[in-house]
Amino acid sequence: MITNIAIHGAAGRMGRRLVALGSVDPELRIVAAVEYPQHPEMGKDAGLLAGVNALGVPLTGSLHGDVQAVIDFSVPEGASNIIDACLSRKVPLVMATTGLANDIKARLNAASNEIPIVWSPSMSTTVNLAMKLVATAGMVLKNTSSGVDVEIIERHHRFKEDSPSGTALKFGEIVAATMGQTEHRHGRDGAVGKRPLNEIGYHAVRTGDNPGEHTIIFGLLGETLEINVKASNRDCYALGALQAAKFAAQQKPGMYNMYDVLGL
Ligand SMILES: NC(=O)C1=CN([C@@H]2O[C@H](COP(=O)(O)OP(=O)(O)OC[C@H]3O[C@@H](n4cnc5c(N)ncnc54)[C@H](OP(=O)(O)O)[C@@H]3O)[C@@H](O)[C@H]2O)C=CC1
Ligand SMILES: O=C(O)C1=N[C@H](C(=O)O)C[C@H](O)C1
Repeated sequence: MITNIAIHGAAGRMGRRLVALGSVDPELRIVAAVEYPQHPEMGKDAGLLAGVNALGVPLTGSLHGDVQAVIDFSVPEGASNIIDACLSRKVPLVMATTGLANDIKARLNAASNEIPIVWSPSMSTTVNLAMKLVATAGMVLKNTSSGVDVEIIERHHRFKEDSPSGTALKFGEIVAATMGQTEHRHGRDGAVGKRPLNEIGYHAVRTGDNPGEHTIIFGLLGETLEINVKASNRDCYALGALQAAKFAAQQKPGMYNMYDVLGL
């Protein structure tokens, strides 16, 4: 069975990998490559932009064609626009863009009453497995008598515009839900005093072309557990998103995540 997909943010770092990898997936047909109308590459062949053969799919400024799922890797403003476009056309959406404000998150949740949405800050299989491992670690360690200090370090390329990563925030949500911390502390500076036990610390490293790395540290007295997951390129996210698009195209309206797609 072939799923017709549209890629929103198609000329971006992720968009180009989605086009390249989607174009060689026999179960997918890229029918639209979408960017904001003023994009400097508007009209160019999406395959050539992605560094593969011409696909005969020009970069366009709006969603069009017989689309069965849309994948969004853009920016928060773009995510907001594509939610409306998918709602009006009743097309399933894979939402990968991070840094969304609460109002957009609320609209995404509301839209899932009308269309299937797969929403995840990371489409990577190993990152979602690491999320499960972190939840297990939290369950086992939450009653440790000496207390457990949890800190999350994320590392990304210099071009990333939001901080901390959506994935780091999700890891923090999982830890807090599992272990009960109430304070989320982003960095430390000055005479901050002794570390309270009810904090989760976040630290964002921005260097070079790092495609994404997360380390979740569980610090006890006398021992430490670290769960680390790192990408060596962006294909793990693109392949996960393409799998999510095939999944979304087959679902009833509702909110889904990568656990649902991967069967975790
Ligand atoms: N869930 C996941 O697995 C992953 C999520 N991400 C997230 O995906 C997003 C994109 O990442 P990345 O590809 O590296 O970023 P890029 O900046 O390379 O790509 C974003 C694309 O969106 C375009 N854009 C800018 N403004 C708009 C707009 N208003 N409407 C539509 N498109 C617009 C950009 O154009 P221009 O360059 O001209 O600004 C660019 O082509 C980020 O939020 C990132 O955190 C990234 C990797 C994995
Ligand atoms: O901007 C990126 O590159 C990435 N962003 C996502 C996030 O913010 O969690 C996912 C991945 O880490 C790469």
